[in-house]
Amino acid sequence: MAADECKIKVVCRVRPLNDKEERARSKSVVKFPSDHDDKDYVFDKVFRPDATQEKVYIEAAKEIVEYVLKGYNGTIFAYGQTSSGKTHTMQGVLNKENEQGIIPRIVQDIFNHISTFSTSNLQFEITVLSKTNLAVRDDKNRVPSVKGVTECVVSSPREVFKTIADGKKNRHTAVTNMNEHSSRSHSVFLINVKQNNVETEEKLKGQLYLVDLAGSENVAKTDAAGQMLNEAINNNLSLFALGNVIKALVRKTLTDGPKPYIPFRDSKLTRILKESLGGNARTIIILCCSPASISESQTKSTLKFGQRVNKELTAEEWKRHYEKECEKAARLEKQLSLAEAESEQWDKERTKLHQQIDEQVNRQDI
Ligand SMILES: Nc1ncnc2c1ncn2[C@@H]1O[C@H](COP(=O)(O)OP(=O)(O)OP(=O)(O)O)[C@@H](O)[C@H]1O
Repeated sequence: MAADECKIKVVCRVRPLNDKEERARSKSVVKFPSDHDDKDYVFDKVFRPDATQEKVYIEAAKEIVEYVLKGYNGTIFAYGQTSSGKTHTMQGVLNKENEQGIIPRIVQDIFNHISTFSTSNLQFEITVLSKTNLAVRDDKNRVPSVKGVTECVVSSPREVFKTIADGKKNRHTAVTNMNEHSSRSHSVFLINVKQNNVETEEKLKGQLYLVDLAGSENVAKTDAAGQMLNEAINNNLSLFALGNVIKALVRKTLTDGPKPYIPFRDSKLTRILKESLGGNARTIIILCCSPASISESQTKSTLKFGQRVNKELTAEEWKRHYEKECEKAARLEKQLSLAEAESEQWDKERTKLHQQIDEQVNRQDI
């Protein structure tokens, strides 16, 4: 599937109905997108409402930890309308083990790794940054950075959780008709893992962005006005820019010919995430959905966002990609048979040499 090839994975999590929705339950709830159901939506994984936080972490996100510890970059996004479970998925309840979301579990895994592998020769440094209202500026080297926060060095999961709590203090909350607790801005958590092997002088740096995106709801549906409306529009624009960047990345990895332009500069969000989206970076998109019938159009729009990433390639492009892979396989096979022929030749030479040595030794014996 496209997502695997270009290191972008798209999973979908459907949250349970809440009490209010349960009471107002109308004729039907939104049909779940199912695993490997190519008639509707196809994703790498679909989590039903009974999926535990642990299951979602293990099956959707855990693999990225290993990647970051090898010195690569990664990003995990939670995308969906307000109240669809983005914060629950990314953060959950920090101080309740069962209810912890992806961020605390990743942090715990990283610190577990450090306590197992850290030695006097292998040193680790973990820095984190947590921010809810994104403001980006370029530093003097034109590297974009998040304004108003500094990365801090942390030495335990507890210290990380404190940083998250501090980052939340300036969270900008607006009231809309959709959800009175809706957080109207993107929330970014960055964790940097630096490793220094004093003996071999090998240095590794992996950077992981964990992004709880602002609600993707339709501006028209929120009845927001004034500053809130501007924010909703800005959020929608940055989500649109994010979708375009991801689509361009998928095309870039899989298509021949001129590489498409990646519009990283189109939004603050994509400028910040540039290093963690392109190149060798791994990306996981978690589509958060509500099963309530009242949310049907928003849920469909969320699924379509994910589907755009997966279905980016046309049939013709898939065919070209398939042919390219076949050519690659044929090339590798040819290289392999050449190597085998060469190795056979060397075997013959060696046997000949051994025979000559034996003959010489025999002659000397005589
Ligand atoms: N999988 C789930 N299991 C149980 N409760 C959930 C689940 N997903 C979400 N909830 C609950 O639903 C409510 C809304 O979820 P959450 O705050 O995570 O939504 P959100 O998408 O982050 O919303 P917003 O964009 O407004 O911040 C919360 O009370 C949360 O605990």
